[in-house]
Amino acid sequence: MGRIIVIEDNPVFAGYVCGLLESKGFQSVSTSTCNGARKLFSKVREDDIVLADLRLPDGDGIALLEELRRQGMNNPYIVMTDYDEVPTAVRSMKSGAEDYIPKPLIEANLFPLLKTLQKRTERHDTPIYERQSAAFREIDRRIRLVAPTNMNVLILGESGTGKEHIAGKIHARSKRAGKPFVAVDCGLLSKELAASALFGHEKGAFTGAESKKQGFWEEAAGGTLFLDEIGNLPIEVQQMLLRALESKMYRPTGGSKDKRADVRIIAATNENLQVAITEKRFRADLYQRLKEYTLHITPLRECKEDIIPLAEFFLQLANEEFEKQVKGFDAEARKRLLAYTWGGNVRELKRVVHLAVLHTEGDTVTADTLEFDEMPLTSDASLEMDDMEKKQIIRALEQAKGNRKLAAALLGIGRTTLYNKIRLYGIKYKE
Ligand SMILES: Nc1ncnc2c1ncn2[C@@H]1O[C@H](COP(=O)(O)OP(=O)(O)OP(=O)(O)O)[C@@H](O)[C@H]1O
Repeated sequence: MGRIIVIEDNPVFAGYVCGLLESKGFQSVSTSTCNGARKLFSKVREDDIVLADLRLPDGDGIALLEELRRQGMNNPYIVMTDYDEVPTAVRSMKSGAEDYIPKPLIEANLFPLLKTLQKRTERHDTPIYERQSAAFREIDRRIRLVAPTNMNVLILGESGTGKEHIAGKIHARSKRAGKPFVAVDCGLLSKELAASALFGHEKGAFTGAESKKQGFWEEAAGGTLFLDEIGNLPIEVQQMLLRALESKMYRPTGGSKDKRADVRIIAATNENLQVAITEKRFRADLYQRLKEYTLHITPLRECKEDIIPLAEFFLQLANEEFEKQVKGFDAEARKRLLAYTWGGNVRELKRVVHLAVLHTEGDTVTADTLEFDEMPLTSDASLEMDDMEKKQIIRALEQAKGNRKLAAALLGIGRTTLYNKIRLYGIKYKE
């Protein structure tokens, strides 16, 4: 996880912000001057986020932002303002700042914003744990089948389930592995600039197009283009994407000739594209093209066998980062990890463990250091859920007259998952 670079000349406010960040498990470095910021920028990592004051003793936050962008660094940049500086802050957004936060509102606004930005800066080289649950072994089998083909793949699953790294895995196991893997978050493409971001533009194609630029499609030539949050792709660009998928031909904005590049598309979404089609936000013909092969990624709460191994994996990563030697989770902490619903999936588990390790003083993580995003289910509620699931399984077995294969099909789960659940709930039903 990257650091937060705090640039603030008021030592009391800087101390307050760094303290807040630390309490939420963020690592911060701070400086009070533009010169100090330049030194930090010279060693900036791509997953660092900048939080800068506007007025500094030797310059201002907007000039620093422009310098950082000139160095080719796209790190998220948040401006902290006093109330009377809002017009200047708006100017900072035009120079590429992500957002501005009035200083008195920092505590309430900073963390939701950091959470969103961190998703964007997640490093793509973070170590990955090979999940062993039945659901993931099946996903892995399907990945192995489809990876060597040229089929477009649509990955469906809730946010944080690992769709992006699964796309990376498909590419790594494909014949295109030596060629580029380009990941694009369609949610971040503006309606106006999406076409040129994807397919490039010629010099002078629009105001601000000072030179010719290649788009993501060309960047991915011979390799794979991963289109995350595909449901957010502006409708105007969907027709162009469809044409490029069908004929491999595309035309850069402002260009007079078509270009050609062979690209495999992997798209992902956590929204129901069929609803988007009915609402006329997504083209049905593009959807058909994208889903030549579909992978459904199971939410973490349905892969309980993965929770503790993943938590232990993240504990080791956090140990390395914080130079600690926390050995594991006590019984109550494990129980809570298993009972929680994990709306944010693996991303949330990673964050919860990261923070817990930071707060752990002994050698074992205890339940009181686990800070979940939502209120955890009380153990009564989670027992109720288990009870409901157990009843559903028994009903399906009754309907299928004990035939496990049929019962699994009725429940919409794999046979191995059904066997695991029968064992977990101690269900006795003759085959
Ligand atoms: N098996 C795994 N081992 C280690 N880390 C994982 C694993 N699966 C997911 N993660 C981590 O969880 C986070 C979310 O993963 P990823 O971005 O792939 O999810 P996503 O489904 O694409 O999310 P979104 O829909 O929000 O874009 C990342 O930090 C990723 O490194």
